[in-house]
Amino acid sequence: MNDDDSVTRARKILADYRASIDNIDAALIYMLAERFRCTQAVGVLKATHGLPPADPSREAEQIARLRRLADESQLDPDFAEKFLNFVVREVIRHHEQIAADKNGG
Ligand SMILES: C=C(O[C@@H]1C=C(C(=O)O)C=C[C@H]1O)C(=O)O
Repeated sequence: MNDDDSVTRARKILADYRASIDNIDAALIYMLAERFRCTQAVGVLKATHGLPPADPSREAEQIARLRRLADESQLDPDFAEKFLNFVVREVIRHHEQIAADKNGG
């Protein structure tokens, strides 16, 4: 196989991987949207009943579980924890905003 053929093959393999990456990214966006739909409802429930926006003991359980799942699936557990913390921080910010709006801003 000459160099041109091997580059053509490599480009085809790259395009196939990128098609999968694009599908996975789309799935992540849909899953995140669904998760935020749930957490928005949780925020309203908490604000209505005077419950605190954050729940550190629940978060500790989630981190332990996701670190275990990451380990089992060959994903870096530190990355899994950072990702969850990133998402949860945003959720808590939404919950604080919902509670503030409910109490007159
Ligand atoms: C969604 C909740 O509120 C917060 C956000 C969490 C999350 O995004 O998973 C977890 C715990 C809370 O700090 C909850 O209490 O379940």
